[in-house]
Amino acid sequence: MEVTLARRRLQKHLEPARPLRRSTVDQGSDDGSADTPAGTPVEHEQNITVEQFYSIIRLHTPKQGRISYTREVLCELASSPVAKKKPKYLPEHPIVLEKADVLYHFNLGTSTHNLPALFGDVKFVCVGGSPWRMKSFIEYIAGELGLEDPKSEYPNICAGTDRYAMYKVGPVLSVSHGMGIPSISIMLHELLKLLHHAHCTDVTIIRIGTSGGIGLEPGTIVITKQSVDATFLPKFEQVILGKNVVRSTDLDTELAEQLLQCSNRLNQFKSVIANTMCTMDFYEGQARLDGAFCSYTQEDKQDYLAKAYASGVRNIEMESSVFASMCKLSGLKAAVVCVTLLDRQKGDQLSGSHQVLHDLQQRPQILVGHFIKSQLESSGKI
Ligand SMILES: O=P(O)(O)O[C@H]1O[C@H](CO)[C@@H](O)[C@H]1O
Ligand SMILES: O=c1cc[nH]c(=O)[nH]1
Repeated sequence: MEVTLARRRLQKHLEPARPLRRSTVDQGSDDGSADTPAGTPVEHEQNITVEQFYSIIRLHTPKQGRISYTREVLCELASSPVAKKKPKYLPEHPIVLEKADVLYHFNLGTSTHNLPALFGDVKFVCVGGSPWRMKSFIEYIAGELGLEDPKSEYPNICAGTDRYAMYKVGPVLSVSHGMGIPSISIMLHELLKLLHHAHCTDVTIIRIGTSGGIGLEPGTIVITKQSVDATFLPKFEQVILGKNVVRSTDLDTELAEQLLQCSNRLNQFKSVIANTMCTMDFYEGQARLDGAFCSYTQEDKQDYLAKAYASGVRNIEMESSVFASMCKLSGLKAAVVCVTLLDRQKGDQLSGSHQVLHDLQQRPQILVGHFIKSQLESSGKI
């Protein structure tokens, strides 16, 4: 008998929702004596209004000692200056109410940092391999834009991690990305999410780097037309879910042209627009003879570099392909500006003095600094 009753109750819970009405089921005894012979409970139906329903379940009955406010009053209260003041116990940057996203390698996140307040005004992002270079760039651009910190303090925004370094002055963000495709790819994923969370618009991103030249005077700047792989094809390939995914490495041709014109106006060093070969390695991947081991001859090396030159390649580095492909996917205007530190047809070793290499590294910074300044001037922002 008990089993039958339990089954009936279960069936009742699984019934589809009924229209709003008050059900006065005859309360019978637990043994089911209230059931009709056919097993259907007897219901006396009586239609009621929504207000009556609320009063039955006491939804709107104010509890003793409680004050209730309308939504409008609460909204007004929330936007008053007092309500906006940060309580002392909260961290420096108030928490933003978005689906939490941790930018792990930056040590930043949407629930720990107010990303729109910190980065919402960013219009130019410059990236490069070395943290030192990216700090020196922010100091340089601060001077160019007249935004110097009198105490020369440019804190590393990613100080909580040693993976990447990040600096900001006015609308310019400077971020290091380490060496090679995997390293810059991780950084770009988090940077692109950061720009999204911060609601940044019209952002231009430029890689300022170093490279080995082919048939160019060391110190020449190559503004990348197309980033090509080690077989001289303009594509970036990545294995995703076990499948080879091929993506385009097109860069913004108008931006490249603007940068070239800027260099010509500056007239401090030679710049060219040409293809850049992006490799997976600095030694054998770039046909060097001075790695820990080498599986080819000097003649093979020269032959390969000659083929690269014939296909339009003028410099070799290690990040441009994934940089171009990720920026294209996300719709950012992007350029790659690298100085050549040596002519690879003449040698492999970077044997120039520290001072010479240091000075050469500054050329892309000078060119891009000049470009950013002229862009901000022409848009009346400085
Ligand atoms: O000048 P950066 O940005 O470090 O880049 C170049 O220098 C590194 C090799 O020395 C590679 O990462 C290459 O792409
Ligand atoms: O030869 C060079 C110099 C700098 N960076 C490279 O990737 N290759």
